[in-house]
Amino acid sequence: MTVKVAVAGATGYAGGELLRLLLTHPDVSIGALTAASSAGTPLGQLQPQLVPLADRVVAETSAETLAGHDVVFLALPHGHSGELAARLGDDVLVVDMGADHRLGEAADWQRWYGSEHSGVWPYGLPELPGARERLRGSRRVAVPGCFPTGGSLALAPAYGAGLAEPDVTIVAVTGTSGAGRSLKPHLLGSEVMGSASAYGVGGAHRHTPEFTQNLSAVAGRPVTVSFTPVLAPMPRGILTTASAPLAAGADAAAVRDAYEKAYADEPFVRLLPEGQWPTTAATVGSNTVLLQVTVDPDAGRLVVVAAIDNLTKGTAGGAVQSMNLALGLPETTGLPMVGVAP
Ligand SMILES: NC(=O)C1=CN([C@@H]2O[C@H](COP(=O)(O)OP(=O)(O)OC[C@H]3O[C@@H](n4cnc5c(N)ncnc54)[C@H](OP(=O)(O)O)[C@@H]3O)[C@@H](O)[C@H]2O)C=CC1
Ligand SMILES: CC(=O)N[C@@H](CCC(=O)OP(=O)(O)O)C(=O)O
Repeated sequence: MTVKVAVAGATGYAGGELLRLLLTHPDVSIGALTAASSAGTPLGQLQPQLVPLADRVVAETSAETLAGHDVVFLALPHGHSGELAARLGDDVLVVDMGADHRLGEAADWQRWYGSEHSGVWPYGLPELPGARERLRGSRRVAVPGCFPTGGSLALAPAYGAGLAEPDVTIVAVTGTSGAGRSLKPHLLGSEVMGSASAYGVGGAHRHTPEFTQNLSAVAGRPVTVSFTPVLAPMPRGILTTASAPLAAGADAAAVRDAYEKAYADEPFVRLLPEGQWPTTAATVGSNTVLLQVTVDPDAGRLVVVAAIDNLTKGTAGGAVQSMNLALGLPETTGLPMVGVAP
């Protein structure tokens, strides 16, 4: 089977990583490549790493340019997917890499994004309980935010097994590509190099409701999440440290057992041998999540560290994984499990 795929937002970081993966996917042919201000430019000027597509000219993003494809990926800024997707037809697989269709509650969307809610689609994190089944055969997919990918996978086994209290702290160190490639003063090289800085502190980051939604669904009761992102001078990667109080009666052996069982058959989640800790460098360009879990006995807390590449498992790789499921292809098709190191 060959599916014809269009990418809206082809000139951005997420679109570029997506095209890198799609170029080696055996069941994909690449059709329209669209953007906004870069329309009319050869893709090679903006994405020189995508050599086979260098001469393709970027088109304007519209329902018309995206028509006639089996799959349409929307790697656009928040708020641009809903109206476009509504004009693409129910038979087309639409994979939204933006935030528009991640949140189930319209009130959450309005509070955190400040516009009208476009509705909720099956959530593209197959490793969460029940998600894989909802993605199979679906014609709409909401790809998770990069932080909720690492943080949700870090804690889902603990909540699935009832081993933690519903009071989570997450600190996640991120590379700069998470912010996209458009000019932002706080991301100038001289601001970022040689420094790490927290932002969105005090429950102010818009991924908070996504964490809460995911973990509450797994726990079967409300989970509160205090989330702090930290910007670090590296282009790619997210290192998430998540912790929560241990539930009464839970111990290190039960925790280890729950994580081993939850991820034993997951192709893209590797629970490291005890004592080995994840690094972002080992995930660069790979769809793999590297994970380690332990118990802090004095604090009575579960502590989990997870590393991902924000552009691969954190967006484009997760999008391709979900596309594979939706189309009935083997889930791992076209997805690297091997990082680039050093
Ligand atoms: N970067 C990351 O790690 C992650 C990103 N995402 C999400 O993916 C989406 C894309 O992010 P990212 O690639 O980082 O962002 P970039 O800023 O790097 O790219 C944005 C893309 O969207 C295009 N675009 C901008 N405005 C419009 C518009 N009005 N109509 C059509 N196209 C437009 C841009 O085209 P042009 O070149 O013409 O400006 C560009 O191709 C966002 O929703 C982001 O939140 C999700 C998870 C992780
Ligand atoms: C470094 C940095 O700025 N990261 C972005 C992550 C955005 C992302 O990846 O997710 P969305 O699709 O929800 O935008 C941020 O904190 O907003």
